Amino acid sequence: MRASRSFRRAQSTVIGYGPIMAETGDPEPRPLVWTGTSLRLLDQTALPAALVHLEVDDPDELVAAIRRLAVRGAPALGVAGAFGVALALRRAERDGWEPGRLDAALGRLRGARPTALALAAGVDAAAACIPDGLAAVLAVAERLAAEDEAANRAIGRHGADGVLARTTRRPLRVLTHCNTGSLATAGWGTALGVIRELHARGAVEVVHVDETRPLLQGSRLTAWELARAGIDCRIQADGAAAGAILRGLVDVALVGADRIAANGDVANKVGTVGIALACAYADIPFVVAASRSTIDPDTPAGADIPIEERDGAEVLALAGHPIAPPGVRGFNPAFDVTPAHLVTLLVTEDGIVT
Ligand SMILES: CSC[C@@H](O)[C@@H](O)C(=O)COP(=O)(O)O
Repeated sequence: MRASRSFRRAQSTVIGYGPIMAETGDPEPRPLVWTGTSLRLLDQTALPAALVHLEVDDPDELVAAIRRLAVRGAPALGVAGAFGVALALRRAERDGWEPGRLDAALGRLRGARPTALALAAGVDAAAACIPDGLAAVLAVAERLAAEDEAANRAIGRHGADGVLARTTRRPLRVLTHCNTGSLATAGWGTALGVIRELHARGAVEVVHVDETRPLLQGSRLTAWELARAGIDCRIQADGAAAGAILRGLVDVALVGADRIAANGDVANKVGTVGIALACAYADIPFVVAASRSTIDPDTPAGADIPIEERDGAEVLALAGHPIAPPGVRGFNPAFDVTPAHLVTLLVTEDGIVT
């Protein structure tokens, strides 16, 4: 019997900034890999300072990893959720769980983070194959991963075409928020995939990377991915974004999405709507890049999207260090909603969606 629910580290290597590509042997970091018996996660809370892998073989361990953002980003959560069904089924078969216990485990998994449509969708898609056995469940998870990477490559091409058609300055100064790259997906990235494609076409001068308080996905993860891809970037405080846009220092803003309502309203990392407002004021394109599966026909409008409210303690600390006076509470919505009319372009693998 396991003594505690704490994570086992399959590999814990503290390394410098440079060698990480050699350590992973993969030019693109993969957020998760199925080992055959467990799910190996690249712990994103430790990046970029340390390369830490977590070996997870219990669905509730995966729930905990998702809640603390060891694995994160809407598409990656979808794939993780599908593999989580495999973990739950293995446990159920090994330990002789009652059907109700399996259902409860799947419920905790699909509700681990409520805003990203992909997590619940990934769990539901894999769970539908439970009657066909573990191999069928794993096949769904692998298929979701392959489809996501293919979608991202197409999003990159369509997005680059769309951005170049709506901008004149070359090369471009791009602004992005949060992390939408390989770490957030099954590969390549959504908004960051568009940036990669623009860079491949010689069209990127610099990327303004919002640090993305409170958990710093921009400064820790996006800047790391851009640097590895050889794309020039500079990290700015989130509060610098609107000013940079209004000063004419940005030609286009590119962001991802966690869920898009049927009316086109976009839920994404908190801080996104402020960027959209500034882009509208400055009359520059605000571009959302996301897979078709991010659009939720069952959610009529942005006001209907569940917004994850995280522990206020996260905003009362900076990189784990307390910064606020004792006794002051935090307010910590993880996402916000950008009204559809502020979105210049919505790009999916199908092209520009109107
Ligand atoms: C391709 S990722 C799109 C979104 O999931 C991303 O922009 C984002 O908001 C991620 O939030 P996170 O809280 O880090 O999971």
